[in-house]
Amino acid sequence: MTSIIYVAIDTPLLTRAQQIVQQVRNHVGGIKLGLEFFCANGHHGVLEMRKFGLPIFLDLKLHDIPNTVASAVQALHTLEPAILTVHAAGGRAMMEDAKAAAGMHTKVVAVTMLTSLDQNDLDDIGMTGDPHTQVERLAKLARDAGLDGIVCSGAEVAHARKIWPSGFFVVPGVRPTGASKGDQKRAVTPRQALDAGASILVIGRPITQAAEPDVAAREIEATL
Ligand SMILES: O=C(O)c1cc(=O)[nH]c(=O)n1[C@@H]1O[C@H](COP(=O)(O)O)[C@@H](O)[C@H]1O
Repeated sequence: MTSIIYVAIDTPLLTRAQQIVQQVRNHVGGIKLGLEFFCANGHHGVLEMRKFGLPIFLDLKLHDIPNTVASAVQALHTLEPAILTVHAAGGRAMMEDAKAAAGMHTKVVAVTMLTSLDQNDLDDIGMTGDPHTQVERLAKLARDAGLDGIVCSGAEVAHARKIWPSGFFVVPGVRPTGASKGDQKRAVTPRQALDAGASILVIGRPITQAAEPDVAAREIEATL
């Protein structure tokens, strides 16, 4: 069975990225490449990482006016990402245009509320309501804009899935019991995220910074 774990490769170094994936390729279902990797290595880097034959999740969290985001999504066509992120806060028209611009085989998912934020951060940026309300509102907007799903924390995914049963739910910020949370504030365990309805789990440091990344990935997989 294909693993639901996407390993987050957050490094600017292509050789380091290749080394990690070489170690964990048999224990993960896909590779997530984000801003750090893309800013340093661009299209060339993504094409190199595609050579492992795993699905690529290109996490660029696009957030701009609809025309700019649509053009950026078009410019990524040749990379054939399996999954692409935009920010739900970019609004309905931006999400509609992003989806229309994406290739047929690319899922476009909207980041709702970053897992590094909590209630205090919401208050600071002037958002009303709690994380559940925020995720629910943006999940409905993403669904109505025709996207494939959302990114949210494991703490909200059960609620979000109730209002969007067929949605594709990406859950980052997951931590095995006892692991350091780092900058993640709404972390749950991989098992809790899966039980709550996650479609895939994005896991970075608990795997990539382990002494033996393959063992770490295998141990997490064994809890699922
Ligand atoms: O879109 C994401 O993947 C994402 C959204 C979010 O709300 N929180 C979040 O942590 N992520 C990404 O998920 C990964 C989490 O990495 P670790 O905290 O090291 O497991 C990072 O690459 C983040 O960019």
